[in-house]
Order: sequence, then structure tokens, then C-alpha cells
Amino acid sequence: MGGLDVRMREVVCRHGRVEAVSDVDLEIAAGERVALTGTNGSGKTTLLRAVLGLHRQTTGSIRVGGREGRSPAEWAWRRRACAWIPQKPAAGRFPLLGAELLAGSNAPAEAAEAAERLGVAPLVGRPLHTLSGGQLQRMYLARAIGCIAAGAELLLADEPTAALDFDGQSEAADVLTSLPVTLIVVTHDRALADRCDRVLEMAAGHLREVR
Ligand SMILES: Nc1ncnc2c1ncn2[C@@H]1O[C@H](COP(=O)(O)OP(=O)(O)OP(=O)(O)O)[C@@H](O)[C@H]1O
Repeated sequence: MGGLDVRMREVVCRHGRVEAVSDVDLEIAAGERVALTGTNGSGKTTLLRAVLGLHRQTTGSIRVGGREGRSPAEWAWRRRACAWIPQKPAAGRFPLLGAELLAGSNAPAEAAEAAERLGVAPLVGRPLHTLSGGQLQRMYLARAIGCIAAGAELLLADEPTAALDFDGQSEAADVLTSLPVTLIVVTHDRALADRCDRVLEMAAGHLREVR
């Protein structure tokens, strides 16, 4: 089993004056699958974005594979090391096509193959904003599989099954928990959490181990 270890020390994330993540310490072993649950607005998305370097107002230490994100070169490495399934797509200036999203994985053939398996291959010519919520999540999962084929060893997934139908939820949970990477998945889906090695709960920015 591959995967990178993750180590967080005294991580604090703010949105202006709001402290969304408070003093989080966390160690995740290489290859572990961790579900991050908790109430709405408790800081889960903010913490995942901090790991990716997308949340600037972050203090403390976040190491992935033993590497801190202190320099542009370290962040470039972190971007390649992480596959990311966002809760909602970033608003870009131009519409992005499904095929362009898949190509961004650096392993377009593997991503396209995953899109085929996940039933969204016929939609790759469409702009992402025209896809349904579930179709979009399948497209992002296909991209993540491409990123992993290209060498990513940490998958950060933010509610990746929230918009899927029942069969899709179960299929995506199988795929997510069988990938040869470390997984941190934000989820309100009990069946997905049950398949993970550990379950953590976030409440008002604080993290605690549930299982
Ligand atoms: N761009 C922003 N500007 C200001 N406050 C924000 C911003 N994004 C999030 N917040 C606030 O930060 C806190 C944590 O939000 P976050 O999105 O991390 O929660 P979450 O646990 O992922 O919630 P959910 O389960 O609803 O997705 C919330 O109080 C939220 O209102």
C-alpha cells in the first residue's frame, strides 16, 4: 500500500476574524483512510484547503510525506503529491470542459478510462457548469484517479458522495477506500465513514478522535 504520512501541529485557520480551525494536532500514517465528520461550518473544508495551500490564513505546521510547505518548490511538490476532490468547483474566468479537467490530472488516459467506468465519458465535451452535481462528482473522482496514476499519494476528498445516487454512493465509497493512497475524506455519509480506518469529528474548529 502506498501513501504519504500527514502530520499537523497547532494548526489554526482564520477567515478574517473568525477562527475556523483551532489548534489542530493530527498524525495520519501512510496509507491510512480517515473520515472527517462533524457539524456544518465546523472547519472541515477549511482544514483540507489548508493542506493544499489554498487557505492562506493558516499558522502552525502541516507536513505531508515529511515535507513542510515553506517554499514555492515545496508547494509545487505538494500539488503533485495530492489529488483533490473539491466540494464545489472553483469559479474560473472561462468555462472548463470535462476533458480539460481530466487532462489536468497529468495522466489523461487513466483519467479518461476512469470516466468511462464511472459513466461520465460521454460528458467530457461539456462545460463543467452544465453537469449535474452527481455527474460533476464522478468527473472529479475520475480526475483524482488520474492524479494518483500520475503519482499523487494523498487524496483529499470533500464530501465526494454527497450528490450521488444510492448505487453511485456505494460505488464511489468502494473506489475511494481501495485506492493505494492515504485518504482524508470529509463526509456526512455513514457508510463511507464506516469503511475508513479512523473517524474524526470536528466541532467548532476542534478535532477529536471518534474511532
Ligand atoms: N470564504 C469565507 N469567508 C468567511 N468565512 C468563511 C469562508 N468560508 C468558510 N467560512 C466560515 O468558516 C467556518 C468553517 O467553514 P468550513 O467550510 O470549513 O466548514 P465545514 O465544516 O466544511 O462545513 P460543511 O459541513 O457545511 O461543508 C464557518 O463558520 C464558515 O462560515
